[in-house]
Amino acid sequence: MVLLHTFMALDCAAFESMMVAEDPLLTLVSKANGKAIPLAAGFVGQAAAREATGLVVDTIRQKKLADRALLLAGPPGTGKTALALGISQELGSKDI
Ligand SMILES: Nc1ncnc2c1ncn2[C@@H]1O[C@H](COP(=O)(O)OP(=O)(O)OP(=O)(O)O)[C@@H](O)[C@H]1O
Repeated sequence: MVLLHTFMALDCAAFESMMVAEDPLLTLVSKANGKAIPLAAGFVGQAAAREATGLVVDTIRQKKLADRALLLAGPPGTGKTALALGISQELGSKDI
């Protein structure tokens, strides 16, 4: 099993202006360049974590991450569950 650690440092500046999403995360990164969109679907900051998550989604789509586990590690309330929901929505039920 391979564990990918995404360390999510609390981005205080982003949290000061945070808008909590009513719906789960819909957009992880820009489809054009793989960079995190500063504010997307109510998700703010955590650019490195979102970009890493986007790479994971691409790797899963390429069928290179089968039978592996992804570990999201970070302080409470920093968006681990939101990113997991985003991955789920990006991939849809066929790829999970
Ligand atoms: N960067 C962010 N931008 C906007 N909302 C965020 C962000 N990070 C977390 N949230 C919101 O904060 C709340 C808690 O986030 P979430 O449950 O994903 O955190 P978690 O890391 O899984 O927490 P825990 O470790 O306690 O389970 C959710 O409503 C989520 O949408």
